[in-house]
Amino acid sequence: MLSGNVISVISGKGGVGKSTVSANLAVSLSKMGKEVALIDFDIYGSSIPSMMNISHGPKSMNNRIIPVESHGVKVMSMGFIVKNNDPVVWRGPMLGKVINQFINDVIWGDLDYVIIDMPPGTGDVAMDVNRLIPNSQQILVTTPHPTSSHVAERAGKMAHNNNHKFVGIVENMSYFQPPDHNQKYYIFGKGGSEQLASKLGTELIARLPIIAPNEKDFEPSIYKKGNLLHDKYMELADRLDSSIA
Ligand SMILES: Nc1ncnc2c1ncn2[C@@H]1O[C@H](COP(=O)(O)OP(=O)(O)OP(=O)(O)O)[C@@H](O)[C@H]1O
Repeated sequence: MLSGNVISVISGKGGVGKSTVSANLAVSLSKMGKEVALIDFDIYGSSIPSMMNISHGPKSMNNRIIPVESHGVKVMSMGFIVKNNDPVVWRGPMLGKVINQFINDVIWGDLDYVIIDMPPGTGDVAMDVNRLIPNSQQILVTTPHPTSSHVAERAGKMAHNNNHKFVGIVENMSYFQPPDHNQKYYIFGKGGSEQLASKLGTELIARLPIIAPNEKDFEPSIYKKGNLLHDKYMELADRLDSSIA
């Protein structure tokens, strides 16, 4: 059974950084000494195993599953089930079975936080996951681009309709600031996320810059100490922990 605060990370569109936010938030909470699980239900583009540098699936013991541990975080992913990147047509009952298995048949131990990487958008799968995991609090990830925040509004409204509580909005790829420069460039525009937050009755809780990946890094999606995004994710984790605790 899952214990702890369940935080679902949702987005209107794919590609806005939902999985990156989920993974880094989970790692930052773990660095704060919290017991954290990261569950990847993004069946369309499961990227958590590669982001977390996991190359093998989970082991089992007495018919129960032992989650894979990476960066101090216990991980379960749809990517462990879907082999060779094969496309899968997910139907409600099948999805329900997997969600049920991830929640009830995994040896999670005592947890402080469960971060869920949701499928993007408001399609059937997102709706099913929302329904099957009630009582989760939601973080909505968007970019400042008007198309992204417009579509994000729909996903946000769906969460509201399902009675999920909002933790807030994370604006990703907010701006680019060249190293050693003070000037910030708002490549995708500015202000859309504040408007979205007020429309949804929530707050903008983080504004994350665009940072080019370090090509020499083995795990380019998990930001290490010394990277501005590392500090931004630690601030986000701290803010989340104080608002929820
Ligand atoms: N702040 C950022 N700066 C630079 N690159 C970023 C940033 N955030 C995310 N990215 C990159 O953008 C790409 C998309 O990110 P990610 O996979 O997290 O998006 P997603 O919303 O989960 O997409 P999908 O739902 O399609 O899986 C990745 O290559 C990721 O490394």
